[in-house]
Amino acid sequence: MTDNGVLKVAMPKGRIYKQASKLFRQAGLLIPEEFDESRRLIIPVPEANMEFIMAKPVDVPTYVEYGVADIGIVGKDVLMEENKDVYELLDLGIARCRMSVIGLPDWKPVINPRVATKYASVASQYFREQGQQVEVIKLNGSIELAPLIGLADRIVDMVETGQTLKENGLVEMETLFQVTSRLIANRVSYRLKNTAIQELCDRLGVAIAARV
Ligand SMILES: Nc1ncnc2c1ncn2[C@@H]1O[C@H](COP(=O)(O)OP(=O)(O)OP(=O)(O)O)[C@@H](O)[C@H]1O
Ligand SMILES: O=P(O)(O)OC[C@H]1O[C@H](OP(=O)(O)OP(=O)(O)O)[C@H](O)[C@@H]1O
Repeated sequence: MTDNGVLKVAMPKGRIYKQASKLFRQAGLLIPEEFDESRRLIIPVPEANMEFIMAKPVDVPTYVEYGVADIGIVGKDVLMEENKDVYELLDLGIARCRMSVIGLPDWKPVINPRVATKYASVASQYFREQGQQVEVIKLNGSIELAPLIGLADRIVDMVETGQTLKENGLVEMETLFQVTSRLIANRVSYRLKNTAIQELCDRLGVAIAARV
């Protein structure tokens, strides 16, 4: 199957898209604005010899590992959790937040505490390294509910402004790591489409440097 050298980019829908598309535009890659509100899942950008695959954020590393996308944009949180065999090329510095342990202010240590999170693998590894035995409960959203309704003692989740914690009477206890979005590449694509990928990295690098 030939793709005429088109660079296939797995682009996350949702909160990263807005910032990523802005960065691409600042790098001179003109994604037509009509696509910002579109429901189309495959968006050709022939002027840039690219095609955007509009993906659920958590699926981006899978598309890139399998090579159906040459490159992709994904949060460091998802990259750590999914642990796929891909290259991490560039820190885009967008969608900045942090991964933290969160609980109620009157939290007290208990034996075999329950920890709710979307990031079961990251959380398990973290508490293992801390020498703490915990039961990890995997949830898919509204993680802050868990300590409020007695499902878990603590949670591991993303904090940006702290608004969600404040409104729900929760406190941040420890930070695991800072999160920004990354540009990742398929290992084979990185070799076969190196010139195009390198050129994109250079352009994005200039745009990132110009922002700070
Ligand atoms: N509050 C936040 N502020 C900034 N960046 C965030 C925040 N929450 C998450 N992120 C980053 O944005 C990425 C995508 O988050 P987003 O909420 O769009 O996707 P999602 O959690 O998979 O949601 P959905 O299931 O609705 O698609 C996360 O993986 C993380 O890197
Ligand atoms: O510190 P803040 O600025 O309040 O941001 C943090 C919130 O943002 C994310 O939730 P999201 O909106 O993605 O919803 P979700 O709970 O369904 O994942 C994250 O899971 C926190 O709940």
